[in-house]
Amino acid sequence: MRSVSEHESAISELLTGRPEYEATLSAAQGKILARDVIAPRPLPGFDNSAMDGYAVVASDIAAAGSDSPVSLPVAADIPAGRTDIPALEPGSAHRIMTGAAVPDGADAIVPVELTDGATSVVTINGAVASGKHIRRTGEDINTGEVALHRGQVLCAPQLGLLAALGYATVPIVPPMRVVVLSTGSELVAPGQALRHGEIYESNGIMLAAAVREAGGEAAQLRFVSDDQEEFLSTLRQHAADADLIITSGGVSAGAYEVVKDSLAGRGVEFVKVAMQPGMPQGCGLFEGTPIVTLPGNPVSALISFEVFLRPALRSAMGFADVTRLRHRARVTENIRSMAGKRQFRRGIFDQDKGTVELIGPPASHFLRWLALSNCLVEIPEDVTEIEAGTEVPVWDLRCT
Ligand SMILES: Nc1nc2c(c(=O)[nH]1)N[C@H]1C(S)=C(S)[C@@H](COP(=O)(O)OP(=O)(O)OC[C@H]3O[C@@H](n4cnc5c(N)ncnc54)[C@H](O)[C@@H]3O)O[C@H]1N2
Ligand code: MOO
Repeated sequence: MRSVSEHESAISELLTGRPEYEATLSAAQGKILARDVIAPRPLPGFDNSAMDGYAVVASDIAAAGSDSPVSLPVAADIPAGRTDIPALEPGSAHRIMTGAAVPDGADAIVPVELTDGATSVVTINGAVASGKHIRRTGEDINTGEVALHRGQVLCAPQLGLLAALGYATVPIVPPMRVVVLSTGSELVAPGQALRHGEIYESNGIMLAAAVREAGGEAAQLRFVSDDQEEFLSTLRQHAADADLIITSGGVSAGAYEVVKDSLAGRGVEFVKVAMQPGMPQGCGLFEGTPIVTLPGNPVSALISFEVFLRPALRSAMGFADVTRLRHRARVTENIRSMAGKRQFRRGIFDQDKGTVELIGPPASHFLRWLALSNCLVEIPEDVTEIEAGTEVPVWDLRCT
């Protein structure tokens, strides 16, 4: 029997990321930054006004108050965007708008609310300290500082920062192209009529969704029956354009194990992993393309994805955060677990209380409880009993 960590390594060794390329900012949304981005200029790029008002020499209006207004001639008007900024002479003011460059000679901005708003001679009813309402060059980020680190997912704030720094394009790691193929002669597409003995195919959509939630691109193929020729010809059609193939079903010990029977001894290794759910597993190369063959039981398939594939995929795609958020939480009941296997139970994690409540039985066909859970509870191989109130590791499955 192979350990969970041995199988983790076998799968991560199979996956390699795609070459980075330069994408426009809008095409980069949701993608992963391939390299650190250095600020090529400071932000703000120049000292500028934080308020609509008047640029002044603070000492000129030090005595201003509501009972002792100070009047100054307004020598210039500086809207945001003006590039020919006249210097300020002491004893005068420039009307200035938010975002406009502060003129040489000025050391403070008086907000318009402290004045009468006049355009030729302004009356100022309050003093402001030197430096007040001026946004300084580089106080957000200075030239040469790391603006964003590689592995960062580019969402709205990051794209905004890149644009503010003047970047029109950015190096990104393309998502892995993953093909998902379910197998089983009992499978019927949802929406079609079922006969006794048949079931709706549910692993395909579930695994494709999990790939997308992990940041990859997924193509969900039409499932195939337990016919080896059909299975192999479907793989051959799609392998060349995929960075990874994920199959489900047909890997255990029965007579019609289409995946195992077709691929064993041909570059794919089938093993039992010391884990529950998710014991029968396979991985290797199909005509040069990495392939991971998950067990068919729906809970086993998704938990195997969580344990082996999600971290490996995210690592190959360059994500900085590869694993699920992990917490420690107190279990609300006594728990038993089988010796020698790492068990993953479904649970409801309550962050405020710091507790986790197990839901549903351990077996791998209880899909409903997986759908109702928000976390996995990880029970190590050597633990067989856990008392209520003991802290356990919890994997946060909530979509982020
Ligand atoms: N004699 C043994 N039997 C089994 C063993 C074993 O060691 N010895 N292992 C069990 C374990 S553990 C698991 S997990 C399953 C894995 O079996 P397979 O990967 O071969 O999967 P199938 O037999 O094809 O299917 C298992 C189960 O899941 C349903 N299924 C399959 N694909 C889908 C799908 N796409 N959508 C929805 N449901 C699916 C299928 O109908 C079966 O009920 O083997 C145990 N048996
Ligand atoms: O190990 Mo199987 O994956 O429990 O059901």
